[in-house]
Amino acid sequence: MRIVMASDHGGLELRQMVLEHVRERGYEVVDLGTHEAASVDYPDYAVMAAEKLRNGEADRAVLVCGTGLGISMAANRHKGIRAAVCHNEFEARMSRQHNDANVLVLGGRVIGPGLAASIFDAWMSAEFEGGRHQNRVDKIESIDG
Ligand SMILES: O=C(CO)[C@H](O)[C@H](O)[C@H](O)COP(=O)(O)O
Repeated sequence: MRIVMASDHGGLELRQMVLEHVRERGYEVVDLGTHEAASVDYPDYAVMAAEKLRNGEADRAVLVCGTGLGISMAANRHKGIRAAVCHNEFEARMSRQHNDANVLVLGGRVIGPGLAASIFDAWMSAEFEGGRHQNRVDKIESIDG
């Protein structure tokens, strides 16, 4: 499975740490940066990652900004993208089981690398349950506001 990763400057440090963990778990990573501490705009990174997912160059994404909020808002503007900000393992599992999230979003100014790695593992190991949840995900996808 190929995972695209991206962050702004607020998520740079955590992204770099989680990226090592993701590679250690054996996943192929497409790293879109940012690679420097200079201030950048998180929507640009959300757009780049969403494009990789939508054109099939990656299967899932991990995005990081300072809180996870802004970059998730930007990612969720794209059809087919279901980005979930998760700051504990329960949310990570639920975002897969009920929401079929294909983007995990973390806050680099909210959690540390140990918890982030554990959240990633929980997210990757949980499967979408379908059934009544499929109907709801379909309704999300049909929203065209
Ligand atoms: O978008 C955000 C908040 O929802 C992110 O946390 C950004 O990383 C943050 O806004 C960047 O803030 P900065 O003061 O420009 O570093």
